[in-house]
Amino acid sequence: MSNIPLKEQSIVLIGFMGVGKTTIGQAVARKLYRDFIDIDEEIERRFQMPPKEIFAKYGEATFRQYEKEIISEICHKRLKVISLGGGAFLQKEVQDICLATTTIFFLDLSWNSWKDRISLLIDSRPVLQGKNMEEIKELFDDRQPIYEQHHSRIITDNQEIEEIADYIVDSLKLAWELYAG
Ligand SMILES: Nc1ncnc2c1ncn2[C@@H]1O[C@H](COP(=O)(O)OP(=O)(O)O)[C@@H](O)[C@H]1O
Ligand SMILES: O=C(O)C1=C[C@@H](OP(=O)(O)O)[C@@H](O)[C@H](O)C1
Ligand SMILES: [Mg+2]
Repeated sequence: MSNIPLKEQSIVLIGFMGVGKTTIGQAVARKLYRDFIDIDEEIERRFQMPPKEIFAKYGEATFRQYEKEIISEICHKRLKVISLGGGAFLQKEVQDICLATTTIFFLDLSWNSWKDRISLLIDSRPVLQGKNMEEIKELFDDRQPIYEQHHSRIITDNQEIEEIADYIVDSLKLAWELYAG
């Protein structure tokens, strides 16, 4: 249980790459009048290099180290909306720190809907590069259990970005009302 009052805890969005964490996080932050932090953008800002280049030049382990350090620092901040990268929850320390300090929403999208988005993602996501559809499906299936560590799940199939953001805001307002104090 967090020491931070529920209403002040930062909101964290998790889920497989491409489910909409970055886009929906921005919309939720706008609706709640909170600052938005995207961990990939924060890594890029601090290291002056996009994730794809960090993967290529220094390897995935270096990226995961940066990712863990930055999340550990940022999750302690109050009143933010934070979108993680899809692989961040592979690290147990990241899961533990987010569960202990924030309110976590899992954006759940079915494989059937996800695969139609592949063209939007393939160039910018290093983890997808060089994989065929079968291998990507395997990665998708393998990753699902890590997202089971959450406070709330949202099925996002056939939902518009604004609808999903509104749903998150409404469920937060209900929780804040029910568990005020
Ligand atoms: N609910 C949605 N409906 C349609 N397209 C979406 C939806 N959510 C995200 N997208 C699109 O999918 C792509 C990946 O979204 P992004 O927010 O970068 O995902 P993530 O941060 O989870 O990797 C973007 O082009 C975005 O516009
Ligand atoms: O799933 C992953 O391993 C990754 C997801 C990406 O973020 P998004 O989930 O926002 O695409 C980014 O952190 C990096 O390319 C690695
Ligand atoms: Mg993102």
